Amino acid sequence: MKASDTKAEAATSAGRPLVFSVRNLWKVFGPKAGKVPADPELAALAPAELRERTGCTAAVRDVSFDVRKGEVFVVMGLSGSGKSTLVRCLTRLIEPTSGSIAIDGEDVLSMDTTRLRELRRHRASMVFQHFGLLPHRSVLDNVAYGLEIQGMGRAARRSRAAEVVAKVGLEGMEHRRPGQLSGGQQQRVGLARALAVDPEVLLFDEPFSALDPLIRRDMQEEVVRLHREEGRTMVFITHDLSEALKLGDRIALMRDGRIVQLGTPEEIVGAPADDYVRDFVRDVPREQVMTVRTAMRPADGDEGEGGPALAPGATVFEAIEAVARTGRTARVVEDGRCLGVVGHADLLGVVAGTTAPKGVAA
Ligand SMILES: Nc1ncnc2c1ncn2[C@@H]1O[C@H](COP(=O)(O)OP(=O)(O)OP(=O)(O)O)[C@@H](O)[C@H]1O
Repeated sequence: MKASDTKAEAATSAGRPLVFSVRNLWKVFGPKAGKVPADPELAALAPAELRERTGCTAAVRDVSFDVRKGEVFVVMGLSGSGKSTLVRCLTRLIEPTSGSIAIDGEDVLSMDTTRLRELRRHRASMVFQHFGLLPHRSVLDNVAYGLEIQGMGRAARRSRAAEVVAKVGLEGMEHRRPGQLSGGQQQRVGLARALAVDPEVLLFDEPFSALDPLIRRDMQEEVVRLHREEGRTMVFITHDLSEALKLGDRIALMRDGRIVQLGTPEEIVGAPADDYVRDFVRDVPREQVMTVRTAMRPADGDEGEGGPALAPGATVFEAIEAVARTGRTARVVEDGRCLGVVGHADLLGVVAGTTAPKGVAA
């Protein structure tokens, strides 16, 4: 199965159970922070005005969203938009000012210390940008560390760690120290350590931003592969649009603490919610993100018969290639059924921006 198929499938899976459910979440830093969300006048102030009047910064402002089981949920935005604060609030590494957070229906804000520790150790593991590896321990022992904290016996945790080390492509390096590894390899150890505890959800805080572009691409592919193989729920912070588009089933685009748009990559690129988002996605090659599900139209008579067949999640780029190669209108086929067709004009409409994702005006 291709990554685009997985994405299309996840994008239409609104009925999946929820892992995180966040409502009206605020995190305000500064004096008398609690007053800001409670006072409609203060809550409505622009960031600079709020700082001037109260000395407070609203890092997260009235944010609501759900993370569904099995999806890659990306939190994207420029530096200072509130991404890290938001994701740290999910497991209360940062204490929210107001609002509600539930994991599998359980209220996170009323968890006691023991339950919170369990949440962070077993259910929602974080992969940090700076790896957080223990320099004097081997790769294997670094990966086993989370299991050690959980109280798993030495033999069992080393065997589990070896399994995960192999899964992230570090076989043969088990006995090296972190200092003997490249940046990309160290990040793999960080990833393996988070995976070893078999968490329900993996939280990534800009894990690849310190890596050079080629290694970064490698790691992105690793995440796509792991997600495809395991279907694990992931929340992924990035300030990099192409990373967000590549990895995300859905993307929450943040600005000044608010989510300005939440949607699939195709919705964000094809139907930006406002001028800010439009400007953000202006240079994205639409044909790489938009799918034939958006481009297709009903077949006219026997149109498309004998033409190439594409899955609904295939990109417009793949369709252009197929149509150009065969010189025929392509069929969009799912479970043996023809959903529609795409020809030159339909594909050009998407590239030119005159065709928006279904259900949204262009
Ligand atoms: N402990 C703190 N005290 C006061 N203000 C803070 C604190 N932590 C974060 N902020 C402010 O909250 C806002 C959001 O910060 P946050 O780190 O969440 O943004 P970010 O989108 O993750 O940025 P980056 O991509 O640079 O990490 C910023 O204005 C930041 O200065």
